Amino acid sequence: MLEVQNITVQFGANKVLNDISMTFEQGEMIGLVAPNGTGKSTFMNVLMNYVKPTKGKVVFKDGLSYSNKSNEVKIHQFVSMMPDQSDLYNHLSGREHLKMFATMWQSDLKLIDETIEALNMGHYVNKKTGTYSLGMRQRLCFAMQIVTNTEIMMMDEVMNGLDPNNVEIISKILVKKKAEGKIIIIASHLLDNLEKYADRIFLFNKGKLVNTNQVIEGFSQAHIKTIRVKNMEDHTKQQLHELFPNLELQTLTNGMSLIHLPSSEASLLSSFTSFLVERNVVDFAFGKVTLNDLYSMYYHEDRNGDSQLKKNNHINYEE
Ligand SMILES: Nc1ncnc2c1ncn2[C@@H]1O[C@H](COP(=O)(O)OP(=O)(O)OP(=O)(O)O)[C@@H](O)[C@H]1O
Repeated sequence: MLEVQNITVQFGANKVLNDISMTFEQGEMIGLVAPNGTGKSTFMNVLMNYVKPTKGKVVFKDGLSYSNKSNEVKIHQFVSMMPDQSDLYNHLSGREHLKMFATMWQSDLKLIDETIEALNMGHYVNKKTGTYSLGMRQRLCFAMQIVTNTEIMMMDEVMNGLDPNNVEIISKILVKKKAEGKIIIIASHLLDNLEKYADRIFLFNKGKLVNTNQVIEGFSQAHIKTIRVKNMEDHTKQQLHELFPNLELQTLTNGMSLIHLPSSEASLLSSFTSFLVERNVVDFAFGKVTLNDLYSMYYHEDRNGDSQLKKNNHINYEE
């Protein structure tokens, strides 16, 4: 169990985290999603005590908190943060890094070979890390955290620089760790992947963490019907609105239009499909709102390229 109690972090006038309270349970994978510079790393740094909160505290099992150095030592025996590529020693091999981490956390040394095999690192793990590619270094950093075998694992952009096969391999390992009862907290911009594997996903909004289910009621449930149409012309949207005034239409920054179809309007489906096809709009699909859609709905870029929170971003599916 991990409980965040009223955490506020302020850097000068910048309130990055604003009175956040939440609990994470064993066997949960938590996704943190937000544009750059919104507080994901700060949040994890507070959980590690690398950043001291302006207010609030983090409570771990047995009521342990970072109230003194000796508690911090105890907590860091079961909480770890994935190392950064810049933490690697170029003159040491991958295996030496893994031995170092497994020894520091006094975990089972058998985990080293198991992890090397699971991540297909056998052909390079005995070479010095100075010779590794970006993806090889990233896999090693992930492997280093896995061999710590800690109960709580935090990862900032774990999938950075990995090809799709390695993203899947790492995801499967995370699922296994989750099944072992670990709490896994991941900050990531790989939204499809997060959506597939995370149990709960939070978006950062003005220093708060907002559950995706609060943004769209029932987001994580598959029954919501949405029609996703690519590049619909404005005049088609206008006609659509006139013919089907009860359908809610949203256009996202990525050019995708989402048409939300409440169950009460399900009978409209075939006439609506004909409407699109008659206008030569054939690039559409039925499905649910994806995390990518939700991200585009929730944040938009301002003129300086900074992501801002959108106004009126709450969709209510209540029928
Ligand atoms: N030590 C610090 N002193 C002052 N401001 C800081 C400090 N650390 C972070 N910040 C500010 O806090 C905000 C959040 O930064 P943080 O690194 O947590 O963002 P992030 O969401 O992890 O971003 P990214 O996706 O780019 O990694 C930024 O505005 C950043 O400038």
